[in-house]
Amino acid sequence: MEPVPRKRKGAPRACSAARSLQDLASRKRACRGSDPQQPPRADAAGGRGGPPAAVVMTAPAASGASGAAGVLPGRGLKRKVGCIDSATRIGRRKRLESEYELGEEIGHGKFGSVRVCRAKAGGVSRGEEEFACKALPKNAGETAHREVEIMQHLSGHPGIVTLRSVFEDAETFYLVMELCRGGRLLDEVAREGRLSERRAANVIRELMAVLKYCHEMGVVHRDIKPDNVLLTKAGRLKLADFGLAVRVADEHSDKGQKLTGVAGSPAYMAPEVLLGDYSHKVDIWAAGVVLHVLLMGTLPFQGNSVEAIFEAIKTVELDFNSDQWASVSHFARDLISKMLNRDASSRLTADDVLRHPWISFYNECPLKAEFSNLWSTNKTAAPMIDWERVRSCCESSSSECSSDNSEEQDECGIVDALTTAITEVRISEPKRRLLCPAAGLFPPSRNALLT
Ligand SMILES: Nc1ncnc2c1ncn2[C@@H]1O[C@H](COP(=O)(O)OP(=O)(O)OP(=O)(O)O)[C@@H](O)[C@H]1O
Repeated sequence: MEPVPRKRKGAPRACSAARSLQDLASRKRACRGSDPQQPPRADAAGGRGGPPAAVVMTAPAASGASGAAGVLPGRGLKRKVGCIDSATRIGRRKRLESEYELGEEIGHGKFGSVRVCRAKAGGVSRGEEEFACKALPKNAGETAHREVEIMQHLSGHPGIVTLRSVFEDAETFYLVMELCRGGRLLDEVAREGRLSERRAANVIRELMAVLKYCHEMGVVHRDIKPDNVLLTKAGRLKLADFGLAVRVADEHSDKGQKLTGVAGSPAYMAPEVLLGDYSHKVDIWAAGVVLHVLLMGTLPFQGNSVEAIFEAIKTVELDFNSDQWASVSHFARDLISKMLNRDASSRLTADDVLRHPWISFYNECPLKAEFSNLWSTNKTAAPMIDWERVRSCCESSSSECSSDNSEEQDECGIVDALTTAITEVRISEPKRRLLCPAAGLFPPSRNALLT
């Protein structure tokens, strides 16, 4: 993965203390003259002398009830975004129309539609022809402002959808973004039912690399789910939809700052979110739910109402020794259990997940070629891998690591073996009423996946 530009520690103080969207407007003037490439710093809210703030911005509640800081509809983005990154262009809608041609709708979310947009000849396209244009109504509250500001803050990471330009008219903001042609991870799971362990491990590794970056940059996404993980044509992951993301006071968000306010998608919410006192670790929990969905094809915590889902999140103990887990390797189960640890302080960090042997094995372990032979002769081989040997291999570069099969197989061989291994794995028909407990909880495509 390409090195990611890190924010400098010594960013001007005036740009650093964005506590609320209201503050951003007044701070904009102070930011003039500072480095335009420098994103606002996620530093202690209020600056040195300011009051300690639990959270930079408060998200709307999951129910849709607003916990959001009030942003007057119709206010201009330029006035609200503060120290805007000059890499993101801002303009009026007529400039959008002169530079881009809006095409077919490719997605629709809570707040607006997403359409393909094509750069017109002579426009600023940086060599690319097609983009995604997300229209966000200004009456969606602070969502648009937050999304733009955070996307700019994180801009530059290959695992994050790049924001190119922002345009506006009286009612709407238009976000022109990099187009992800591979659809959503949700669609892949809907097609495949369950993913192979190798594919799931690669998805989780890429997701963790992005989350590690977000957390180091002081951003908690708060809405990690397969709907918000987009894919490029080549199948690489891009994290999208920062509408519920928040910036925390400390760049290293595990150093104590707590978030408040219930936010997220019910089935992916961590137990501590329900208690209203949480941290960046909620993203790891949600990614654990995603991993469960990838490997089992079902959600781990289900119920026929939002309250029942919340109850399951708080109380249901997953039985990793039951028959339904037989085709899943012990180490995959181990990782899920550690990501879904209800004790947030003991839950793995993104870095811990990246170092877990199950992830390392599929990424870089020299033993994988040897085990791919096993896969080619055994249909459900993942649980039969000598995972203790893999662990020794991953944790040290000991002799355990020397593979019996010195000839490294090419990627295709491994993929073929895994494909063979998973073809016989079938998921039982999930009960729609359990997985889709309440109308409107999931988008239609999600219901399609789960029926
Ligand atoms: N950059 C992109 N490239 C391709 N498709 C995209 C892109 N951004 C969004 N989409 C599509 O549009 C859909 C809605 O986008 P997004 O999730 O950002 O909107 P939202 O209104 O915030 O949705 P949600 O209801 O999930 O909060 C996505 O699920 C995806 O299918």
